[in-house]
Amino acid sequence: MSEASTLEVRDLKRAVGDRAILTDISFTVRRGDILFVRGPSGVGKSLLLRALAYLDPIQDGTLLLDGKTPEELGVPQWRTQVTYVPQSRTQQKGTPSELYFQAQHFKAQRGRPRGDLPAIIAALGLEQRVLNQPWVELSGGQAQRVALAICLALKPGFLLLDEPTSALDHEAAIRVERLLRESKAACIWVTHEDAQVGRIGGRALQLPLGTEIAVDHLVSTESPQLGPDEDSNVFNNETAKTAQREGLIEVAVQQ
Ligand SMILES: Nc1ncnc2c1ncn2[C@@H]1O[C@H](COP(=O)(O)OP(=O)(O)OP(=O)(O)O)[C@@H](O)[C@H]1O
Repeated sequence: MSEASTLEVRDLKRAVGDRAILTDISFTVRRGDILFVRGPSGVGKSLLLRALAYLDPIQDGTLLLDGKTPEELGVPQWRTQVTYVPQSRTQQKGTPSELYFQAQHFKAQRGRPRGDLPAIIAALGLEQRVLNQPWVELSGGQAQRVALAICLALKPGFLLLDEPTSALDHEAAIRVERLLRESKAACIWVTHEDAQVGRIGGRALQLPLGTEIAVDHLVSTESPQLGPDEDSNVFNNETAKTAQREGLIEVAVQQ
């Protein structure tokens, strides 16, 4: 299918057993938007993201990509465009390169544009060799960034980010923020950090009520100064190498 431009959530309800966690959650996100998801620990932020990726069943409500439900679109197609990046270390066996390579065989991923994975890895401040190290040998912060890099390289229209900088130091977090801002994807982004929201701006969905608030676009004075070479937009840097890696994954780190 062509790349979707709008993700719409109508009256979503998510329960665990007979306990309703989220009720009447409605919002719309368009390509390029950033929507932060805020709320206290345990309120249901991760459950919301998993529901949006159709990884868990929803108890009521409707999810629509350009007016089509996951069933109408096909779940693999849905997850190709709405990709969940989990909070914790992936349980994948093997190496990130193997995962990225295997993903080329998913039907829903064939023929789609790709980002330049090595360029993304570099922009995240990682050495290329992490791509060939077993996942279990990566630190939490390395694994978190590599998983994000793979998801970014797959160019989904909608990224579901579950605390994507939780294991990172400040400089690494700033690099992640910059890449995500440069990416054309919409970001639905769980964070507990007010400063992060202030640096990036956008909108915020406050749980449990699901009310939306505008976020003042504050410029952080803490951002590390990066050299001009590091400041290039990797998403405009498609290289011949990328063609060799064409293909890829349904949900890179789906568990
Ligand atoms: N698989 C599960 N089985 C039972 N209860 C669950 C399951 N997953 C989540 N929950 C419960 O649902 C609620 C919401 O969990 P969720 O992980 O979405 O919270 P959260 O807002 O992301 O929290 P945090 O900010 O701490 O990551 C919690 O009370 C949690 O215990």
